[in-house]
Amino acid sequence: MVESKEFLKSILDTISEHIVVINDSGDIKFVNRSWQTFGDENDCQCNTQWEDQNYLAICKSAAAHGDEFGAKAYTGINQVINQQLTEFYLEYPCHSDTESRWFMMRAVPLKLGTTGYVVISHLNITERKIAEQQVRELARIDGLTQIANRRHFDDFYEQEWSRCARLKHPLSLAMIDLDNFKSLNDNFGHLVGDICLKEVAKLLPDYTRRPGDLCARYGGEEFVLVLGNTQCHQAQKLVTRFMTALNTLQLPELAGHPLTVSIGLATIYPSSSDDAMLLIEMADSALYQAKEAGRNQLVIADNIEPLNIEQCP
Ligand SMILES: Nc1nc2c(ncn2[C@@H]2O[C@H](COP(=O)(O)OP(=O)(O)OP(=O)(O)O)[C@@H](O)[C@H]2O)c(=O)[nH]1
Repeated sequence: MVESKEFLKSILDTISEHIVVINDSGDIKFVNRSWQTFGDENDCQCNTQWEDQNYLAICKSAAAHGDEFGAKAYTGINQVINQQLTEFYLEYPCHSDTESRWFMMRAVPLKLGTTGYVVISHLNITERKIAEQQVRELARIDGLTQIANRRHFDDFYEQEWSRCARLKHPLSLAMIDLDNFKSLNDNFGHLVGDICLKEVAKLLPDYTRRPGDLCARYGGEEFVLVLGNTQCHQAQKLVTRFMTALNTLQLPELAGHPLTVSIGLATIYPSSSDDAMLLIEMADSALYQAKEAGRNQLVIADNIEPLNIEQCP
């Protein structure tokens, strides 16, 4: 029997999942070598005497310190103990100072005679999580220009609108449309058209550097700048600098033909009761005016004059 116990323990020690077995009160009754090693490598304070620890108390203490995963683990494991769940899964981050890591916890009941236990295993799922993150990132980037796509813009803009409404900050938005792009495509070919789009997109991130800023491809030959907590005159400066940079852009493919844009700029103090489309419509109609006035210019929407911050309620 002793031999077979040793044999089974040796097998559990070869498994890369971290395994801990607790009784119905949460007292730790067994940990495998992976668990022990992970504790040692991560400076876990209780690593030398795991068998003296209470796993549920550890989860509860983590929860009390604001760790939502500690709280979920505590609830889930208790549900397994109380037979409300036949198994419990939890994916959670466990980052070290140097690397991002994620684990999946699985808790299943184990009955030996009259004594109830729970076997809890932790599987490292970092590779899958990183792959998922990369897929998510790709879904937010425009394939041609490598800046944010429309979907990313929609999400970002909605969040920035709410953030500025909450903090009573001004929000500026610039709609940028390449001029006469159809004839550029017709004269120089679509590949040259694509190069122009990429060159414009390369310039834009220089004007959207703050966390509340974003440049995105809005669609076709249209780009958008979101400038959170930015007054109209500040946004005007940024947009004007962008137009100057574009004027000096030399594109050999265009054989001396200048690449110009028309821009509509609008600023608003968002309110949670307003429709976030309002600012987009304002910038859009200013852009329309810029086109009507002969292109290659900036028009600022003047239908809502931004308030001075002190005047805001
Ligand atoms: N090369 C290329 N062309 C595109 C892309 N997306 C949209 N276009 C073209 O951009 C052109 C936009 O044409 P219009 O909407 O008439 O605008 P415009 O010719 O720039 O005229 P104005 O905006 O009034 O100055 C169309 O010919 C589209 O086919 C793209 O990804 N690559």
